[in-house]
Amino acid sequence: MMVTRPKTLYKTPPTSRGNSPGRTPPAPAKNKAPSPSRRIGRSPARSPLKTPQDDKKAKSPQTIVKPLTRTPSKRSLGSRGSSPAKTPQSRGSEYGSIERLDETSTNRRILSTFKEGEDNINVVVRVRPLNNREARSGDETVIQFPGNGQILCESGSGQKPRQFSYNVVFEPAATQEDVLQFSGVKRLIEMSLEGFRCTAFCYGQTGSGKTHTLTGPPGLFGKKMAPYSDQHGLVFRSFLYLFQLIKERPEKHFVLKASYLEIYNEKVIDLLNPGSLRKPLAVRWSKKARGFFVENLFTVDCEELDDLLAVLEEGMRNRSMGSHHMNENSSRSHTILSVHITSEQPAENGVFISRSGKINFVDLAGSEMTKKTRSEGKTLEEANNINKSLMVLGYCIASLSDRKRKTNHIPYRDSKLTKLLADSLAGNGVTLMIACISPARFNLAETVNTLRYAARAKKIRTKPIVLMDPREALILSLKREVAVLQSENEHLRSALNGYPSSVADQHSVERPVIRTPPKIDPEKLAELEGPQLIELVRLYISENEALRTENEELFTSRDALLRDQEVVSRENERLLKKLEDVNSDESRACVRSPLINAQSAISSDLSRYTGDLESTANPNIWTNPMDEPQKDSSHLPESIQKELDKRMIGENILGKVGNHRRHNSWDGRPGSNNSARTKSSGSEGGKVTGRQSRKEIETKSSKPVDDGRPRFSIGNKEIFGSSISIDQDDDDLFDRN
Ligand SMILES: Nc1ncnc2c1ncn2[C@@H]1O[C@H](COP(=O)(O)OP(=O)(O)OP(=O)(O)O)[C@@H](O)[C@H]1O
Repeated sequence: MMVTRPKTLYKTPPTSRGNSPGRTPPAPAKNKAPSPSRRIGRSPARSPLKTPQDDKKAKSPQTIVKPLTRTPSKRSLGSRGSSPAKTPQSRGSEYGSIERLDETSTNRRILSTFKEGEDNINVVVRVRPLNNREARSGDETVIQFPGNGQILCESGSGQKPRQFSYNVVFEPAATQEDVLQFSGVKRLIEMSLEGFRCTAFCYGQTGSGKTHTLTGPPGLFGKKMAPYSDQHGLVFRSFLYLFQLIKERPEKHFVLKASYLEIYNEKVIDLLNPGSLRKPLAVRWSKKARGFFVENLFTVDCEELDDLLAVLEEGMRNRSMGSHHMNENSSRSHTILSVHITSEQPAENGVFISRSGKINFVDLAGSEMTKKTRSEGKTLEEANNINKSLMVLGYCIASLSDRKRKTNHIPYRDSKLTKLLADSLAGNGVTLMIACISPARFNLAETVNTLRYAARAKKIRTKPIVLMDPREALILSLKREVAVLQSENEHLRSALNGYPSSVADQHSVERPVIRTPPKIDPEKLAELEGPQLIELVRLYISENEALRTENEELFTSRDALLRDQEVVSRENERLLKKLEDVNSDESRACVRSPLINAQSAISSDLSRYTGDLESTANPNIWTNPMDEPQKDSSHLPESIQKELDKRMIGENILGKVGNHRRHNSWDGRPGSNNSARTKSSGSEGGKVTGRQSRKEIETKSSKPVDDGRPRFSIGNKEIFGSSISIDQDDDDLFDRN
């Protein structure tokens, strides 16, 4: 087995161990039966999960400004279903490739469903401290940190410093944990679990701290590696975070696979399979995935954190390192460590949706000024290849960041690196660039170059999407639409039911019968034959169409009803206005008619009404209507009587809105003959008809009496000494008969 790990390091109880790369040779593992029910990350909490960093509260770096503010992506529903068949240690798969996606492609497996919208590449800058050599030579810092994600870089004698701005800037004092917490890499990990393809890559001149940032200082992965070291880089910490997230989602089923490659002198080498004498692997174009992939790249099943860490160690041990004047431990290759994450989650109505996310960690080799690094021989050849591929990357970044040039040719094919990074740079992924720079004057030219690169990269936009099986995605989207339409229709129907049947009938139309498709067993979805699937989709489409039609009709009905209601309300207001006018005429004649108490239940303007009343009489003086000369209803002007009759216009709606019964304060008053009168008029239980009650109102004067009834008041004012209580049984309040 090529991937090994020191047993002293990440100990896991044997019972919980899975197909760890450190133990199982690839060939037998290949034949191992798939274990769909097995889970990843369910082993007892292991030591690396409890590093001192976890206990230590993440320091708020003085150095960091404007952390990324993106909201974490939405969590999907938890799930557990049939797991995808396992292909341990698979060869010849397209894992390890950077798939290029095409929404228009009719290829299976490729379909976008959830878009995050366009997203700029996030760019953060990490400035390392001056190193010993620089400090010894008395070199000085040419970088300033004005804050707010900005960097000032000296530009030469007497000239104004250049200013650059980024998402986040890490000053030399920032710790490895700070980078995890504030670079935005956590968001990438969360998104990769949701099915997005994410990439974090480090860019910068040689010796600027790329490897330090990603994996830690040299020697960390040697024989005496400290598992709890503060120096662990972003990859180690990201793995911990990844498994922490997996642990928090026990209801979901995740399958993780990892691959690790390097591009050395334009050759792709499998870092997990060095036994093949570093035989270069081919980078090919996949028609199906519409992207480049590495043929025969090893992928390792990672059921536990230990497995991922073992992959990291193995790759670190096998990558090409060299030494030159500027860095004793210089990476001589670009490396790509990829973790493929497949998850299954339930959608509505028992359908399961699987998603395939990925996170790539890319450690680019540093650009070199060979004069400065004093490279020669093998190191010089490496340097030339490194510089060449970085130059192509630079062209691609420049083309992509220039909106005018973006439509033109992007030279991805000019290097293996750009072929494999194509999707991260301009595809459907989410990308984080960590630009590493030295603060020393000695490196000023390279630093300015890196900062320019980084500023350009910030302008590049990608279109993050989640890939799903088109069949699953289609069914899911149809189901969602059906659910939305159903609830909307339900709502409209209940709104319609609130109106009298005559009104509802007036707007109702014949609807087609809606056939609900049969329930699908998620387990069997993949086994369905073509015609069965077509039939299923056809059923969903027809159900969808029928619901749409019904939805439109209901909306039309609702609009018509709203218009009717509007007309009624306007009419009501007009009448109230008339009544107010009449009332003010009568007040002038010192005659107050109790009729002005009448208030339509559908009028929403009671306060205006009372306000007007106040304006017509001194609110501080209560006038007992009993003391005032009474006006018999027969003396009411005919116009008022007509208006009152007209007020019946809202009766249907009134009947539904609240069944308000207006009681006068004398109702039920001891000694009042109201009940007797009611009885004598043939009404039951004190129930009066609209006409009757109006007549009584017309002929009786009101008198404020504390009769124990709840008083209906507006703005702390009772309406003319009347109390209004709600009576369930008052449909005929405005009955004309
Ligand atoms: N932020 C930092 N704090 C402390 N030491 C650092 C920091 N960044 C880098 N160093 C140290 O500087 C040295 C060079 O760093 P590193 O090897 O990571 O650079 P690099 O950019 O990966 O270089 P190359 O491109 O040559 O591989 C290492 O000894 C590393 O530990």
